[in-house]
Parts: sequence; structure tokens; C-alpha cells
Amino acid sequence: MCVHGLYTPSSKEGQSATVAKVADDEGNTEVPNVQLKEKSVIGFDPPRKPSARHRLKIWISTRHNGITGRYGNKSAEHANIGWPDWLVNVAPEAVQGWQPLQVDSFEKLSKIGQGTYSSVYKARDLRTGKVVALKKVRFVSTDPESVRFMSREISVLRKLNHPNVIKLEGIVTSSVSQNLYLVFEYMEHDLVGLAATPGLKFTEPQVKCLFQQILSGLDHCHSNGVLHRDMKGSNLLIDSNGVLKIADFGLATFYDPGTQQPLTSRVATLWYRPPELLLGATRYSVGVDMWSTGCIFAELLAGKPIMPGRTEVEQIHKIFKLCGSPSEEYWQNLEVPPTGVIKPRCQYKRCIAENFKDLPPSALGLIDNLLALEPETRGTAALTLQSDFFRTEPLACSPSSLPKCPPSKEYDARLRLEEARRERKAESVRPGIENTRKNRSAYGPINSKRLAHTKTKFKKVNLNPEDDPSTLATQVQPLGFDSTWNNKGGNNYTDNGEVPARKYRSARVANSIVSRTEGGPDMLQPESTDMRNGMPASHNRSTGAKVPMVKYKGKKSKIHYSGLLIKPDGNLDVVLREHERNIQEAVRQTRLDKSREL
Ligand SMILES: Nc1ncnc2c1ncn2[C@@H]1O[C@H](COP(=O)(O)OP(=O)(O)OP(=O)(O)O)[C@@H](O)[C@H]1O
Repeated sequence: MCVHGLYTPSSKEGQSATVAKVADDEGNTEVPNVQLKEKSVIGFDPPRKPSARHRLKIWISTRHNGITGRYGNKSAEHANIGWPDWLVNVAPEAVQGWQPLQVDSFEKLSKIGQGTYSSVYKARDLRTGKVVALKKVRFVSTDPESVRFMSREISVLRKLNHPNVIKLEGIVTSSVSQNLYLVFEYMEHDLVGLAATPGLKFTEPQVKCLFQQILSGLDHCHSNGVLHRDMKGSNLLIDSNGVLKIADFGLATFYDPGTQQPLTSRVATLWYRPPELLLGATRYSVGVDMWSTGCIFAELLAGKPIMPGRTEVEQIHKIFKLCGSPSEEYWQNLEVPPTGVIKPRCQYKRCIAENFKDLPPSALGLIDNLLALEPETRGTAALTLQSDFFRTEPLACSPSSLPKCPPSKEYDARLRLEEARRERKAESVRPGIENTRKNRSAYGPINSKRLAHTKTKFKKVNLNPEDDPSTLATQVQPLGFDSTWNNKGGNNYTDNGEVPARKYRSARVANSIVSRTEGGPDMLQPESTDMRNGMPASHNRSTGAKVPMVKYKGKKSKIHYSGLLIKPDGNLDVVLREHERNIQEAVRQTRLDKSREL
């Protein structure tokens, strides 16, 4: 009998270890009649301090049933089954019962995704030949909060097991590694990429098929006490058989509907964030995912995002414009007092029916339900699956009859846009060609989408005239976090007390805040900090910014440098450096022109 425990060369005799696995002499891991308790005690034979070079026999006995496991002449170093200390010391439960996979048993094929906290690669498992996705997660291994945050994704994924939820197949790391890769089944598409396929428009049966799968996966999450909190098209992956799986549980959390523990409101990507989170709620439930799902559903039918706000202020304004201004009762029931809330000056009428008048009534009814301002009236995933929409002809098609397209990801679309941008830029540096607004608009929705993940360091934010923040009462203050907010006893909570809100904000959320702050919507935001790596947000994420237009006129050529373009993937420092270079180049060009004239 051997007992694999999560102990390391630095383990001391008499210490407790978490037992990961028991195997009999043939290596069978299912050993009958063995019930291991979580902790067991480490001992060495002969008793002494373990050293990496010393050959020691190690024994482990569980405290409760005294089962012992012996390793023949193995060193303590080998006895460690390979998890790094920074992981097992902080979150042993995340890897309990698993063994790490070796990085050299995978061959990286190509990069297929870039998230806020990760890079995703297509790879081949050399042992099985199977193509998988390797998600390299970004975190700081020396920062326990960062490790704990990252390992929550693993714990959540391991709890879930459903055809419409992405399956975590393993973890690649080693006892000496600072990196960690999550191994997933490989999925060809994500919903954003698929929907952007030229010429593709989903039919009603196809929308039903996709939406049914989303709801089934979500129902599984919710009934297992998991809130996803970042439902959006790029987190819905689709394989070559049309099977959709909910992915990216980086912001997910366990929740208990009975206790309603306080959770952070800094979750969900801006366009899909429900009003209660924008208004700072910390006690929420499945309603947050139902709202996001409603936005995705309407987007599938409308063919474009329905509320693409660029700032939290703009987002809540768009919500009220579509869903109607909240009642007085709504404001009164808010967790956070109304003084901390932006109220629209004018009363908006709910206009979902007019906005989506071309949709079938059963779809309209669903959107109306899911986009209810009151979270309790949005229903559940299970209830929504029972709705008329799925029972009305035409019925959902089967996943296998979804359109067959070449692999498509939001990442691919972004690469294509970037390529186009590079080409345009090459064009525009030629004298006489202006870098115009028209050029800029080519970033289209991707650019705006990245903005949903970004924050700006700059003061002014140009909103659409129709979304002018001056139409919002400014008696109020921020939505979400900032220093005053927290000082007022507002949204200071963290998930399960794990992550201090000020220190480890969700980047996806922190970054989305552009204009909300102490002095009203136009002030600077404090630098946000990345939840997983503890660095300022702008260090490793895309940062969108606009600065005033700078014009440099030479006599012969007229060059306009139109301030910073909002870059889909640029980090602010890079953007600023590039901008600086452009200015210097323009100055140099002007001097050159002048000297030629003399
Ligand atoms: N199993 C998979 N198969 C294929 N592609 C995947 C897989 N998992 C993730 N991807 C791709 O990588 C992208 C980023 O992955 P993921 O969303 O999990 O990372 P993230 O860092 O949490 O991202 P984000 O900041 O966008 O939420 C996805 O949008 C998807 O295109």
C-alpha cells in the first residue's frame, strides 16, 4: 500500500500532510475499505530531518485509521508528487487527489486565445495524441492571495461535470515551476468568433439550440452552488460538433443561496453586467448570470451587442433607456443608499417590445423576463428552459446541424483587425495621408469590447451626445469602488473575505471603470491592481485611452497625429511610447522641411 501525500522535501517529521491518493502495490488507486481522513502525519525512517539529497524512507499514517504507506528507497524529493510548494501551502484542496502533468508531455501548436489573465494555446498531448487547449494562467506565485484567487478557478472547475460546461482535464506544473497550465478539451469556436463569421446569421432553431445549451450548462453551475459571473460570448466555446460549453470560471465563486454571504460587485464584463452590480450590490445570486444570459440571447437574435456601454455611467444609462427607469421602491431597496447612485433625470419608459419588435413573441417574452431590473423576477436557468420559446415551432435544431465553419475565435477576429490596423498605420505615416477618425472606427465592436475590459488614466471621456453624463444627476457618486465609496462603508466586501477589495480588484471590472469617481464622471480613477498578479492594472492589460488631438503641420505635407487610438491590446505605456515616437517623428519632419526651405 502506498499513500501519496502532499508533502515536500521541506516537510518536517510530525507535521501534518494532506493525503492525496492511496494506491495498492499494483498501483490501483481504488483501494477498498480504506477511508482516509484529510490530514495525516509524516514520519521519517530513520527519524531525522529530510534533506533533498538524503535517501530516506518516508511513512505516512493517517490519524484516524492508522494506515501506513511506505516508499522503498526513495528520497524525500521524489516522494513529493510534484506540486509546487506555493500551491500546496496555500490551496491544497484545489489539487487534492490529482497529480501534476509534465510540461514536456505537451507540444504547443499555436496560440488561440488571449484573456485578461491568461494566454491559451492549442497543444497536443504527446501521450495520447489528443489535441487540447492549454491555458497558461497569470498570477504571482509569491503572493498567496493571487494563488488563492487562481486556484479558486480550479476548485470550481473540478466541482462541475456537465456536457455544457468546459472540463478541466488536468494541470501542468512541477514542484520547481512558477507556472501553471490548465488542460482543457480543445474547442474550435467561441460564440463571438462564430457569430462574426462573414455571411453567417443564426436561424431561430440555431439560436434555440445554442441558448438551450447555455441554459443547461448554467443550470448545472447554479445547482452546484457556482455563480459564473462573467457570462459573455467569448466565454461560450463551441466544438466542431456544435456542442457549446461554458468556459472561463476565473471570476466564478461558490455561493450559498441560504446564507447570501457578501460578494464583490466588481464582476462581469461591462456590457453584460446587471444593474444591481453597477449599483454596488454585494448580496446577489443567480440573477446576475441570468441578466448576462439575457444580454447574450438578445445579441444572438439582434446580431449585435445590445448595450455596448463604454463606462459604468454610460452602461447604467443604456440599461435604464432600454429597461425603463427604476421605480422609487427600487431605489429605496438598494443595498447602497441612493446618495451613492446615479439617477437619470428623466424618466425612461421600458421599450424592450419596441426595440425588438421584429422578434417572435416568445423570444420577446424571454428577453423581457431576463432583462428585469429586479433580479428576483429574472427566474432561473431551469425555469427559462421550460419557457414557451423552446416549445414553440420552429424547435431547436440539434447541435450537429449548427453551421460548420473554420475555427473562429474572438482572438482571430482581433488579430485580423490588428493586421488591418498595422496596414492602415503603414499607409498613414506616408506624408499627406491623414490618420482620420474614419480609420479609427474600423476597430468596431472589438475595440469597444476591449474597452469593456479597460480603464483610462485620462480625465475626459467623450460620451455620445445622447449619453451625455450631464443628463444624469450628479448628486451621486460612484458606481462600484473608489476610496470615498469604501470610506462611506459602501462596497467594501470581498468574496468570502478572501480578497481585499482595494488591493485585489477584479481587473475585468476595475478596468472597465472609466469615468466614475469622486468628483463626478470626469475625474481620474486611482490605479487599479490586478487581482492575480498584484501589479498595477495597466502593466499587463489592455488600456484604452484618448488624448487630445495633436497637429503638426509641415508646409508641404500635413500630418495629423490624432492622439492615441484606442488599442485593442495595447498597454498604456506602449501606447504612450508610440505616441511620443509619433510626435518626435512629426517634429523631426517639420524641422527637416524648414531646413529644406531655408
Ligand atoms: N478549451 C478551449 N479551447 C479553445 N479555445 C479556448 C479554450 N479555452 C479558452 N479558449 C480561448 O481563449 C480565450 C481566453 O480564455 P479564457 O476566457 O478562459 O481566459 P481569461 O483570461 O479568463 O479571459 P477573459 O479576460 O477574456 O475573460 C477564450 O475567449 C477562447 O477563445
